[in-house]
Amino acid sequence: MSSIKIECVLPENCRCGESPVWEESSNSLLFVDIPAKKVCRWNSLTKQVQRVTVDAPVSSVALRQSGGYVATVGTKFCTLNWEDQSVVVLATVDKDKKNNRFNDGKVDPAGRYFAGTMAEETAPAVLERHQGSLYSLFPDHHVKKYFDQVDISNGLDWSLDHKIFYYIDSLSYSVDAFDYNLQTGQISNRRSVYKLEKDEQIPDGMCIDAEGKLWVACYNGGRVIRLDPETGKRLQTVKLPVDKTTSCCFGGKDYSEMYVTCARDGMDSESLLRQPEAGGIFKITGLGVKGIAPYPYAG
Ligand SMILES: O=C(O)[C@H](O)[C@@H](O)[C@H](O)[C@H](O)CO
Ligand SMILES: [Zn+2]
Repeated sequence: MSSIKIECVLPENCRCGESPVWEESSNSLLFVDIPAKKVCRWNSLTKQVQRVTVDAPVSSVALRQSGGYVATVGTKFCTLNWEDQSVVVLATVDKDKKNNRFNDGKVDPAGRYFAGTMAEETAPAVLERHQGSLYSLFPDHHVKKYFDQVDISNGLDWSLDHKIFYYIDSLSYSVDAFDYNLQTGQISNRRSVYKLEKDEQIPDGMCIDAEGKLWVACYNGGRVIRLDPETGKRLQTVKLPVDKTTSCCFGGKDYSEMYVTCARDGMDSESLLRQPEAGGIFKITGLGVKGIAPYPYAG
């Protein structure tokens, strides 16, 4: 019987922490603070954090096979060189939608960088609807658009056999699945695999574990939930001491730890007093299940 432990390992006070990614080579957790326009790298051994500020909201970060990182900044897919803090634009989307920005993104098992867009929020989850689209950046830097009419493009991951793509449009309150063709990057046959219950609130970031089960961070729900996408059942709920949990990933030794990001924006002063760790980085140990390594962008 494993005993679950939850601790805030970094009191970063993120306005909206997102996109946690484990970098094995540096024993570090990468993440972003979207409205603060920051990409952060926390070294789990030294406990030191480095930050790079960019010129627009940065909504996701991912590893790059050839070194450095890629990130979604505003409506641009970019490379990020950590040493000199330089950002190079690879592609721009939603050129006709000036109020849009990218939101969550992740690299597929073939090295394509998937990310979706949304209209900028006036308050958390308050925005012009149906403005977003889902895209991927291929290793040759061309962009494929999958569909539009997205409200808040959010969590994404792939099944362990790479035949299913899981996706969350937050305001649908659903975790969806598509058939996935890894060779071509095509998706088809959209269906819902889980509908959130009322107290689970808004589905946000997501990751898969080494048993093929999905972990979803529930924004305003203060929890991560483990789902079986085959049966559509919730298997486990892990509550955190903060309400605005935004995303999760596995990391640490053998990917046996889970890291969770969260937000402070949208909290009133009373809730901030009750939840002083809001915006911090949380580590969950003792889950008894491991994750898998993130895929690096191949371009
Ligand atoms: O991090 C994100 O995915 C969005 O950018 C955030 O603003 C919130 O999480 C969202 O409002 C909740 O649905
Ligand atoms: Zn999100």
